[in-house]
Amino acid sequence: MVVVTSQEMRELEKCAIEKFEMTEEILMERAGISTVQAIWNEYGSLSEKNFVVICGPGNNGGDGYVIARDILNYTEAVRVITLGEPKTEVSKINRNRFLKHGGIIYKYEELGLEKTIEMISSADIVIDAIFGTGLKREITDESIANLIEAINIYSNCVVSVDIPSGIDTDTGEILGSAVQATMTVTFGFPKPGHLLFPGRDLIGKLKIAKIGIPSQTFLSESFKRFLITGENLKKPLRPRWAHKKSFGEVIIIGGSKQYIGAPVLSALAAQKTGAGMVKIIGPSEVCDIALSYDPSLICYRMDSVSKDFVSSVVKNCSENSVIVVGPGWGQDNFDEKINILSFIITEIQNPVIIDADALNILSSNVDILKQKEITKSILLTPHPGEFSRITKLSTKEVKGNYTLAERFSEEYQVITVLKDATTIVTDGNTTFFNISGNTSLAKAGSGDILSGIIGSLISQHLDPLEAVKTSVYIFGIAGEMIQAEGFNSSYDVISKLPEAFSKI
Ligand SMILES: NC(=O)C1=CN([C@@H]2O[C@H](COP(=O)(O)OP(=O)(O)OC[C@H]3O[C@@H](n4cnc5c(N)ncnc54)[C@H](O)[C@@H]3O)[C@@H](O)[C@H]2O)[C@@H](O)CC1
Ligand SMILES: Nc1ncnc2c1ncn2[C@@H]1O[C@H](COP(=O)(O)OP(=O)(O)O)[C@@H](O)[C@H]1O
Ligand SMILES: [K+]
Repeated sequence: MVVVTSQEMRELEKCAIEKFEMTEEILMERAGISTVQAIWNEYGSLSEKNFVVICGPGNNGGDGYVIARDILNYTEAVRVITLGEPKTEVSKINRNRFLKHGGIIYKYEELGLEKTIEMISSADIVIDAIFGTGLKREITDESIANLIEAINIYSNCVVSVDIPSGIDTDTGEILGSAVQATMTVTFGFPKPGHLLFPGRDLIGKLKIAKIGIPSQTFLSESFKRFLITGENLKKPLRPRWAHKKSFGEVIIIGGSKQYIGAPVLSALAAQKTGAGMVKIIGPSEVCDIALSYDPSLICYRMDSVSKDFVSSVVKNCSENSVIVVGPGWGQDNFDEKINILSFIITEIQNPVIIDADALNILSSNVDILKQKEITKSILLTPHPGEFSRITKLSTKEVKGNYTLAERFSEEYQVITVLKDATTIVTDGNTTFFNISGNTSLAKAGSGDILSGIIGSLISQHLDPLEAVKTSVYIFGIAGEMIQAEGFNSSYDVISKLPEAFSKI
């Protein structure tokens, strides 16, 4: 599903008007009416309910006037509270139409907070049409902040028009204060602000309404960001004649005296998601534990970290092999680990997934990535802490920062998987948001499992970007399958992977 920013939405609107002879009025009319339709679909007949619609000064407020007018067709119990004169022509037209239809408008300024609270708390449904995609700066006006707080405290049910007022459409950040919606009806396409926290927490149920923005091919060619849904995800083929070498192998380099389990989790996840052969290069402790869990793993005991040892195992691997480096690796023997990283980035042609401690080690010299051959696939799977070390920016600056991930991927020609409750996947040209999963995945060891799955799917010949999309989605679904959310260890998620896979 396509995701657009506020700027892209404005361009689409402009294009619909200039090239398809639509008008602002038609789009606003459809936005308003589709919101009323969504309310009906969700909450049933409107005639027995009473509504308060709160309209801001821009076109979001304009949608609010259309909604209020349309509700008049079902009930007279609809009142508008306005924050002031509409500032756009089309909004004014719709304010006037509402008045002509017998609608009642109260000015928030004159009503005061106390009366407003009375109206809000007595309404069955409050419609939040204060700010939409046009909100770009902090809400500093105290009276608006008080209004938003009152909506959040006193409303029975809040439907936000396009996006809850106060959320930055492009980042999901709260600009001072923001409405907590029960349902949000957005127009045309979801926006990043609906998908990224904290915005994602405030939207309630998200409905996407078509308002007449044409989805012609030439428009879709310019789309570059998407929400991952269960549809159209690629699965590896498993031809009946396949034997273990029909697929490549997954070679996991990781583990240390301190972190013994991490590469084992990666290896088991690779096994459970269809890999033909899984190898571990790590200390004896790691190998012993790995084999006790699954005797079919192939382990190479590397008790002192050595590039030559890695090279001897990896040099002769098949062209379909995939390397996962980093789970539980630790940061001791730093120089030799940098040598190993440099070797597998620059001298081996196979796809490499750089995860966990390998990312921390890489952050000392990210430019090694630039020495790779242009056709070689490198994937980085950082959480915000790791991405912050790599980019030398604060965690706050990198969290949910899809444009930064895009620029990074473009500069270093890698696939970046910025893991979080909403995960961002990008190769620099196309970006995907993943929202499957829940806090059952917020556990030590989760990331190791994900890198094992990605390695496994690439080894089964999926294109690396497609492999990541499928991996993050099914990993999320596996997390959602845990019976009581969070009452699990990350290890438990591995056993859910086959069933999660069968759902796509
Ligand atoms: N783009 C499109 O294709 C369509 C957009 N429509 C609606 O139009 C909305 C966007 O309308 P606008 O661009 O007019 O913007 P908004 O209505 O979202 O907000 C802009 C208004 O709020 C004021 N404002 C912004 N930040 C403020 C702050 N921090 N404190 C106080 N006031 C602030 C601005 O001065 C301006 O008057 C969408 O969210 C949607 O609801 C729909 O009518 C249908 C079509
Ligand atoms: N609240 C959540 N909702 C969905 N997915 C989550 C959530 N918390 C964590 N995850 C997922 O779990 C994984 C955690 O990875 P990471 O932080 O690297 O774990 P670790 O370092 O312990 O292995 C990521 O794939 C992330 O997207
Ligand atoms: K709104």
